Amino acid sequence: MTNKRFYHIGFGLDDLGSSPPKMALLSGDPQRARSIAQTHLQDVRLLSENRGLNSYMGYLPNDRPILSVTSGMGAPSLSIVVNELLQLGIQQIIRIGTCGSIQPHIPVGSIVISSAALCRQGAANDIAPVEYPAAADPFLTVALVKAARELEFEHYIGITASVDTFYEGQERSDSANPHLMRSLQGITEEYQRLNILNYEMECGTLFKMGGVYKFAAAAVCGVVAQRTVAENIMLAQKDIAIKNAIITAVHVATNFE
Ligand SMILES: O=P(O)(O)O[C@H]1O[C@H](CO)[C@@H](O)[C@H]1O
Ligand SMILES: O=c1cc[nH]c(=O)[nH]1
Repeated sequence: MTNKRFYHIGFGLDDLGSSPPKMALLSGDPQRARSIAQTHLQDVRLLSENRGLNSYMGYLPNDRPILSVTSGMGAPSLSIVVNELLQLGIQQIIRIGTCGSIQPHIPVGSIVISSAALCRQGAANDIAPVEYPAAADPFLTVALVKAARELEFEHYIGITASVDTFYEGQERSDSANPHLMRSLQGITEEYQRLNILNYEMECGTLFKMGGVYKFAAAAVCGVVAQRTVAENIMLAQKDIAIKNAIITAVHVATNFE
């Protein structure tokens, strides 16, 4: 039988060996996917570098096989990658992302574990009705919370706003677009009042796909911007936020039953 290499992710079942992984760690950034593999996994193999969607296979300290894969930025790209991963037998996906906090008590450098998402994402509407819940898998999410607690990382649990644009959708004025539509003016304050914790661009679609495709989806994101203070990314604290999100997810991947 010939190995079916999936068109976008660029690898197939034959590339995963005799005991294929059931879990994938999914990063928006290909560098993050590589760094997770190189820093936290053993016997790492590069599976593919197609379209910037770098994918790696390796083993956790307990010898469990796992993938570290790139989703790319935004829900359309993530939806393609997740669809192809599911066709390869993946059953659990933890998104390891970055986000912007919209609550004053959530600082840059901390991590947010999403219990659910307000999903303002076009791609998700091709998968399920707009009213379909974007809920994280409860077991994987509780495992992330327990891990963050054990590791003594500053962490917050709650609802994430997943939107399609980094600038307009997250109400940024430091942008090439001189006209922010009226419908988006004040949206951040509205979300603050609705107890939404943070902005990012993939969780909502990932969670809805989990419900429809029947796999466990969860997310932990490092806070790299504090939108109650400034619009920009705080580069000085970015690395620690991402490092703690990665360590939390790897801890869960290693210990999850
Ligand atoms: O760091 P990643 O995982 O890409 O996540 C966040 O960063 C990107 C925007 O800067 C979006 O993809 C957003 O969701
Ligand atoms: O503010 C931010 C930071 C990271 N990713 C986002 O989508 N928004």
